[in-house]
Amino acid sequence: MKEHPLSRYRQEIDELDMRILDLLNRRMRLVQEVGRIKAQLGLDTFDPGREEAVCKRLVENNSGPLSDASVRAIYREILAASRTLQQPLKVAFLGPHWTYSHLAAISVFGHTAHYMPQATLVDVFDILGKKLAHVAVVPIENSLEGGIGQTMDLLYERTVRVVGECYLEVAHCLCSTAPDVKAIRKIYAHPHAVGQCRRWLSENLRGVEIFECASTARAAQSAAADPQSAAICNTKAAENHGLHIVAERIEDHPGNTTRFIVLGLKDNAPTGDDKTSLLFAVADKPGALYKVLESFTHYGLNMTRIESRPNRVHPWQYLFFADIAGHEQDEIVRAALNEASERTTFLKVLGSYPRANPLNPIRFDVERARFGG
Ligand SMILES: C=C(O[C@@H]1C=C(C(=O)O)C=C[C@H]1O)C(=O)O
Repeated sequence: MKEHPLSRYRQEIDELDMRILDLLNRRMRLVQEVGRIKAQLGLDTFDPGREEAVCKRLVENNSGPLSDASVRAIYREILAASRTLQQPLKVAFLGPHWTYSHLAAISVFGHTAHYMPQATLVDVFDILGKKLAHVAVVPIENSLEGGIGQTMDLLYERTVRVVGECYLEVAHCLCSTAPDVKAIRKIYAHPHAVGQCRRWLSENLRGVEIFECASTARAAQSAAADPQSAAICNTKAAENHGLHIVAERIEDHPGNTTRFIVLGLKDNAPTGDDKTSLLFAVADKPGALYKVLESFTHYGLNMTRIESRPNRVHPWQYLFFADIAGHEQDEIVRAALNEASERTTFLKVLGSYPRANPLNPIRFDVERARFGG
């Protein structure tokens, strides 16, 4: 009988998979050894600097055809499996499951972390502060709406470290149990989502009543219980609440992206391509802000963000949130921060962490495989 043209390739693929599995298990046995030594030395299981070094080395040596993004996605899950063998990493986020914060957390920590959805952002900071979670993932700014005020206030008030960042494309869908858009009499949505889909809603569902929800995942939950309604949510929330997608990508601006930060309690080692987040206040006198910015220009440090926020304790005074290139331990960053601290009335370094690329955000709707969809 003639051999099927695929069978030769499939046989070789099967053999390679057995070898990959064997290699992965050999890696995991070493990881378990590392875990035992870390426990003896009282060290944390999670070492983001080492993880970034592992991924960076692989990407730098990747000769294809695997894309660098795929190498990172595969290793995200391998690293998650490694950590789970040592001690499952507890990750807090603003819940319930399948909010955009949850998707951002999965994109950083993989599927096998222990996810801990919290009812409010204050709860997320509290659970981390009480060391009941190892890390937390919170939104910090959106490309259309700007800074997330509550996160900024909590960064000022609490003692946490920023240990990572990620950019996630926020692509909304209209999801329902109803057969099509004509059957929809009610919309459940988070107010930000409504703001981002205003044009589509006025063209397609004009006059339909909108009920505000605390999150896009809650909107999906409500729509699941009401057959004449729809939710604005992501595809994972829809899938997990038994909704189907009536319309995809209904946001008014393609490229709507939210930047999330990872919070922890310990500092990161430098990786060579880091960012440092800080917040400061200046005296009420001419040139005070200019003088602080000059400290960074003076050392040639790129400032990727600066945003002001009212000081809630002292009305009509402002806090400035800034991100600069480099790591707190870099000599040049240290020198710039020293100079800046002499020109501020208050300066708090929030943390240094590997830089993510805002122009290449995580796209969960086109890369559903990454999220197991
Ligand atoms: C195995 C280790 O622990 C964790 C898992 C890692 C891995 O699988 O390579 C890397 C860093 C740590 O988050 C380690 O520190 O080397």
